[in-house]
Amino acid sequence: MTSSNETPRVPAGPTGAVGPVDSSRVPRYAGPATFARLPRLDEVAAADVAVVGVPFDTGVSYRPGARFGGNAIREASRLLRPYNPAQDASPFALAQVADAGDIAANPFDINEAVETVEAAADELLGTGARMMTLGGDHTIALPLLRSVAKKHGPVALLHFDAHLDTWDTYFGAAYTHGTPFRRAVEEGILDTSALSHVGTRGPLYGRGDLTDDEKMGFGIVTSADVYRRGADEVADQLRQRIGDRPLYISIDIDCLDPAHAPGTGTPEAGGMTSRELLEILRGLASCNLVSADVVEVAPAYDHAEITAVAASHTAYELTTIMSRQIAEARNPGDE
Ligand SMILES: N=C(N)NCCCC(=O)O
Ligand SMILES: [Zn+2]
Ligand SMILES: [Zn+2]
Repeated sequence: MTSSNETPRVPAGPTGAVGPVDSSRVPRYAGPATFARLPRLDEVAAADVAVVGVPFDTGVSYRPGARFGGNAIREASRLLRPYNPAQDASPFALAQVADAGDIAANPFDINEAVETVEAAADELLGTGARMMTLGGDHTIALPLLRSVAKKHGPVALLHFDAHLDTWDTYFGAAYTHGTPFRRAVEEGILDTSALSHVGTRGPLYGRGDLTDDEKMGFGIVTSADVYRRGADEVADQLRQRIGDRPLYISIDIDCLDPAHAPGTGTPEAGGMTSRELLEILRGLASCNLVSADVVEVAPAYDHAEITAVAASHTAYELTTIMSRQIAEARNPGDE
């Protein structure tokens, strides 16, 4: 494995996409980690889906450490395999998926970091790629959404999280991990007829948090709703609300119960299982998913890579949805 030309990779398939390193020939724990052992962006002509890290956690209100989340997800993703039976698709053969590395955001200046993330996202989206972003704390959803809205107009948002993240300010700061979606609504970059939180739970500052959130246009599917109604019914309801609008999915890994995702900064008891999350996502496979993020993985609090494994599978399902749609757009009817 001395140069990319010699690296044995999973066979390309009809699209010619450069695939992941072949784990039957190169042990999956060998070599530097990219997401799912995919090629780096500079090893391919162009990417349809760019997996990009944002090692930034200056926006957190409690435990820090999500700056290490992206690389923890990459490490855990070594075990992903090229065929996704749950969606009957080989995501890395249907489209060119590549690891675009990390965005170098300033850890000492949140405003500058937000600008840097937006500019880097503009550049990636400008190449025609969809973004699968690995956080980082939830602050980064704002610049990512700004960039996506420049391309698609105001987008539908599905926000999986224990928290609302529509609070106003923390210590007077407007850009934090608890405020990205209020800012996004204020900026007019979300389609307020199709906004949903999923997995919400836990104590709030006051009832006003909920009334403010509702005024912004959000619907809420609580973690208890998911448990009571089941993943399929929840996915059906969300799909109907989203319709064919361009959709952004933002997944705070703390939507999962701390038993399924202990490695995160603001854990709340009573969360969804990783099975429920993955099943809801599979139920959204027909939505027009333009980009997505998985954020708030803080490996210092993780055990046995529980959180990073859950996050890697979450990103895999999202990537599969995007790859299938790219393939379908290229060759309507077959796949
Ligand atoms: N986005 C995440 N993970 N957490 C927001 C929690 C904000 C708070 O401490 O109230
Ligand atoms: Zn959260
Ligand atoms: Zn969040």
